Amino acid sequence: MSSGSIASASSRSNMRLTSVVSHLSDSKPKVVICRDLGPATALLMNRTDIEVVLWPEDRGCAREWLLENIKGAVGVLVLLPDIVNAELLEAAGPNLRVVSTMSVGYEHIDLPLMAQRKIRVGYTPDVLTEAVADLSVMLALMAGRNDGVAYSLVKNGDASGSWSKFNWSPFTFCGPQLSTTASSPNRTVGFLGFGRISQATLARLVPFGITHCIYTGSPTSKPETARDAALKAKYKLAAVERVDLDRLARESDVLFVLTPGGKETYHLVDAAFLKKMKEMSVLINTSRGTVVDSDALATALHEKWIWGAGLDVVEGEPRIGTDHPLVKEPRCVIVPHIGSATFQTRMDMATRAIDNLIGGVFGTEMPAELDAR
Ligand SMILES: O=CC(=O)O
Repeated sequence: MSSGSIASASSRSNMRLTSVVSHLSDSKPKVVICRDLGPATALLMNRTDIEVVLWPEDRGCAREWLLENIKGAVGVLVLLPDIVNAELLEAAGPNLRVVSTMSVGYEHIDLPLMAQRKIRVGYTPDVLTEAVADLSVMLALMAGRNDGVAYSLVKNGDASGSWSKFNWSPFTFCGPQLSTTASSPNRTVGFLGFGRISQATLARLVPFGITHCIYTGSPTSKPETARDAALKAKYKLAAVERVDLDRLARESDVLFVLTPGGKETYHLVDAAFLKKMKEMSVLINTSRGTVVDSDALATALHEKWIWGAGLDVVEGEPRIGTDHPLVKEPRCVIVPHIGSATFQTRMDMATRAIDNLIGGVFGTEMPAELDAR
């Protein structure tokens, strides 16, 4: 960030409105970056062909700052909490050519509006697939093996201040095993949505002895029978089969929710769906909180319709307090939307988002451009 200089963007005193600005000039295209991108920031600040206005913190860009600084910008790099709507486009004015989001999800961007205004949109698929698949498996293991209860006992202790009361009680803390055993040789994993992350998750589960893979696809997509036959042969599975929601709920031992959010998938996992699931099943959501009805899931856990849940995403996040019904459920393991949070993946996402931004600003190819139509 050596070439950057600090400039005060506003004299308003009740909030921090100081930006880092590089290469001030009227003739260069201005881009606004809604987070300090850590080591990746240098990729922007060292460029001499753009003017960069940077929110200088690695968290929450203030809306007021964004609305003020986006005036005249050609490009903007946003993250999931930064809503890209008519208000923002209005503030930006007619120069805005590209919105680049450092995320695979894009619910925060009004795509029809982008198409209408001919603003290109970049996102970051692929580069986070492996990290999210890792976390999906982690949550499946944690939720099945009672990690919420077990870990908090170690952290907080029982009445004796230790976990001595539970010293080798044979069935305390037991849960359903993810891997197959000689006495339990079949395991069905289900995927709500069977895109890149689901397939990467399946690959990780094969060494656990998984025998059956079932999944649902979007109603408008064609069944991919050749791909499924290839996966079945590659992983030596008894089945890789596209099924309806009813079978997905009834047959999955572990169910991974890995589908985009939005109107089409809102509350697909509701009370009726959860009631059909096996009592020993585990539900994992590493995609979007809105796909799962939180109240219904809390009831399902409380009334033991299912065994447990592992969530990286929750409806209404990040405002999930300790009094949230899901947080209070002992068999619900929740982490705060950290699916892609590894150094390697976040650096790859930042680099991809910057490359998309630059492509959009100069009218060249963007490595991952959304078809906003
Ligand atoms: O959820 C994370 C993302 O959309 O990148």
